[in-house]
Amino acid sequence: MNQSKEQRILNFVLQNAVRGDPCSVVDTIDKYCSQKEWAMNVGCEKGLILDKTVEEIKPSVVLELGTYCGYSAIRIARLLKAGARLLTVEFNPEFAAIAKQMIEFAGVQDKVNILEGPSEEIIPQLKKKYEVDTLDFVFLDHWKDRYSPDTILLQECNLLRKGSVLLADNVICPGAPEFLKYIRNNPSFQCTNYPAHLEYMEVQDAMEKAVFLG
Ligand SMILES: Cn1cnc(CNC(=O)c2cc(-c3ccc(F)cc3)cc(O)c2O)c1
Ligand SMILES: [Mg+2]
Repeated sequence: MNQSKEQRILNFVLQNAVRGDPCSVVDTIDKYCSQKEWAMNVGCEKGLILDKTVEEIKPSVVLELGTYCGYSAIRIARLLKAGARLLTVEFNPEFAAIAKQMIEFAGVQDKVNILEGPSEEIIPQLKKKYEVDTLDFVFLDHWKDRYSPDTILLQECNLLRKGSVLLADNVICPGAPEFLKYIRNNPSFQCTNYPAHLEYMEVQDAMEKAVFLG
């Protein structure tokens, strides 16, 4: 049975990156995906926007929607302070299995909890099952048509507090028009757009930051 692209990316990391060094894992994934096979990691240009957002907030509790191979989970986890934690949700079991190995190889597994399943099922469980009070930072990178319903669900579940920050990938490509319409017309959010490029491509993309005003 021939390997998946995600398995090939993991194998390249296991053979070329430095175990326990999250930056080398991130750089090695970027090397593979820019030179050999494109994949939907947030990438280095948008990854820097993600890094700056995390460094600014210094979050204690982070939710990521859309783990994929674990690239952005490793980017986020490497910047978290002692005791801070990242909960990352992945619907696809194959992706979750790859991400688990990638995160362990990078040595950030103590800060990361991969939650397998649909976001609409997991979000309502965060308070009771995963002992979350409120979320300091949410990175949206899953199905683009889930961005706005899940943002509404986060509010309904009382998971956002005054100052919680959402950062959404791909608001231009593939695009999240419904999310942009919802969030930019909602007086409870202060929005900022960060133009960038689609990972590994010279195609326009952007990230949208939205601060919850309570
Ligand atoms: C299968 N699956 C599991 N999770 C997801 C959610 N992520 C995306 O869909 C996603 C897609 C693209 C993209 C794909 C094709 C193309 F031509 C241009 C862009 C880029 C991204 O950064 C993404 O996050 C999809
Ligand atoms: Mg993305």
